[in-house]
Amino acid sequence: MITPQIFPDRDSLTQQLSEQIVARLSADLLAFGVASLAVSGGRTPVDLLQRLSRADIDWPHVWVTLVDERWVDKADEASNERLVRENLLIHHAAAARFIALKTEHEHPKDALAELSVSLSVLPEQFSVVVLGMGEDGHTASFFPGAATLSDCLDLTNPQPCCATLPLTAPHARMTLTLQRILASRWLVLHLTGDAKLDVLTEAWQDGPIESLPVRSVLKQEQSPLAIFFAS
Ligand SMILES: O=C(O)[C@H](O)[C@@H](O)[C@H](O)[C@H](O)COP(=O)(O)O
Repeated sequence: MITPQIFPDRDSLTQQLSEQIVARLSADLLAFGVASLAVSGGRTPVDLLQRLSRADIDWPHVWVTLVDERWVDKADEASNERLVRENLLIHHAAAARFIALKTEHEHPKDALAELSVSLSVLPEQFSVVVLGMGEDGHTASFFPGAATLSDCLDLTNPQPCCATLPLTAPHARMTLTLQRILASRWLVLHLTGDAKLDVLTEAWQDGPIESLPVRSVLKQEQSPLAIFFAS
C-alpha cells in the first residue's frame, strides 16, 4: 500500500506537486533533450495546470497530452483540451507541443488509428502522468461497468488509446490505455476532498479492478506511483 502524501491545504499540495513535476520534466530535458507530460481533466487539476504554466523550462521540447478526453467539441465547456489550452498552454507553457485526443471523427472508436499515429511521436515513457479519480473509483476514463473497460485495462492491448462510453458520467470518451499510462517514469494520483480518501481506502481492499478501476494503477508495480491528497 502506498501512503498518500497528505497536505494541510490544496494550495500547498499544488505548490509541492507543481515543483515535483517541473523537477521531473527538467531532469528528462537534461537527460534526453525531451520530456512528456500527460494530464487529466476535471476540476481538481485547474490550479496545478495554472501553476505549471508559469514554470520557466524548455517547453518547446516538452510534449503535453491528455490522459483522457470527452468526445465533445473543443470549444465545449466539458472539453479537457479546452481546459488545458485555457489553464496550462499559456504563459511559458504556451510553447509546449500539445497532442490532442479529440479528432473530427463522430465516434471515438473511429479515431483510434489516427491517434495511434499522432501519439507515436511521444517518448516511450512519459516523464509524468497526472491522474485524478472520481467518487465511483474511476481514473482516466476507466469507468466501472463500461463495455470497453476490459480492452482499456488489457496490458496486451498494443493501442495507446481506447474509446469508452461511461455509465456513470456524461459523454463518450477517449482514454489512454492502462499499458500506455503505465509506460511512465512517474504516476501521480491527485486527489482532493475527504470523499475521495474514503474511495481510495476502499480501493486498497481486495476486490475486482473492474468495480473500482483506480485499482489498476494502485495495484501495479510497473510504474512508480505517488498519491497527493488534501481535504
Ligand atoms: O476527464 C475527466 O473527467 C478526468 O480525466 C477524470 O478522470 C477526472 O480525473 C476525474 O473524473 C476526477 O474529476 P474531478 O477532478 O473533477 O473530481
